[in-house]
Amino acid sequence: MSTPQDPNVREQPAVAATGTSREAILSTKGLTKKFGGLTAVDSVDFTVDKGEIRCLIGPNGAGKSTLLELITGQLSPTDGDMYFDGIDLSDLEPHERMDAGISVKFQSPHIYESLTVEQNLRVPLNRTDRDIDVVLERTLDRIALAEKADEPASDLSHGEKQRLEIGMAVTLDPTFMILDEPVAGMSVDETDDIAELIRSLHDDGMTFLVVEHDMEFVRKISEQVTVLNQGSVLTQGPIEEIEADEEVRRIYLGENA
Ligand SMILES: Nc1ncnc2c1ncn2[C@@H]1O[C@H](COP(=O)(O)OP(=O)(O)OP(=O)(O)O)[C@@H](O)[C@H]1O
Repeated sequence: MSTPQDPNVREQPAVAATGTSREAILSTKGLTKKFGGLTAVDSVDFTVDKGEIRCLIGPNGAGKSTLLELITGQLSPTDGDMYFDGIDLSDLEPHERMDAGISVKFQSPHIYESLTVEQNLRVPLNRTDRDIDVVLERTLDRIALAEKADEPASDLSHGEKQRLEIGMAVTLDPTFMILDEPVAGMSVDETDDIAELIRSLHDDGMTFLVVEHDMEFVRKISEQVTVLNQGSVLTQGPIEEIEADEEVRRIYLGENA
């Protein structure tokens, strides 16, 4: 639970993740990022428990992407601490955070358009000693692209490209996956496919932190939601409570529900 520094930040309720585990996999303490005079992330205390799917919502400019980039190591904090599975993240470079089990899929697809689906999946596996054929078969099955394994990625739909990129991350068996707006620009069917993929990876034990504006999608995947506003955690709790919260509705949901 946080101790809010800002008088506008309300006390956060305790977070019951899936109801089966309350062991933190990720926690931040006083995490702060300033860009010159702008404080994008403002003394954030934030915890994600093992085995949960946590959604992070908030208006444009709330600091969501900055928070993700601090966790993955793309950005360095101005102040504060971050721990992942008992490890102090400030000691780790971005690639070492990946090796520790953190994987990230940013908003726009980072796939190799000229390579086939299977060749894309081989890219992250090149630097591992995994049984590549076994991992490939399992991943193609998981992302429902086995029939398109030999097609160039450029021929895939937007939703399939996003699934492929999640698949590339999944080949490395991350324990913690960060997704930044994974269903932006998708049709309802494509969105449902991503929700199903996330739920099935979650059933296999993966923990998720998902930034998303699409509240219909948030309802499908998440029990616990954290609301970020002006760089601070405004509140967090079960999706039903968040959607009923008048202040959250005023600053955010009124425009996006
Ligand atoms: N590299 C940067 N340099 C300067 N300011 C930045 C930088 N990155 C982000 N900001 C600012 O920090 C604040 C938080 O931005 P951030 O992108 O984290 O918000 P967000 O919640 O992800 O917004 P959105 O939903 O629009 O993606 C914004 O005011 C933004 O302009």
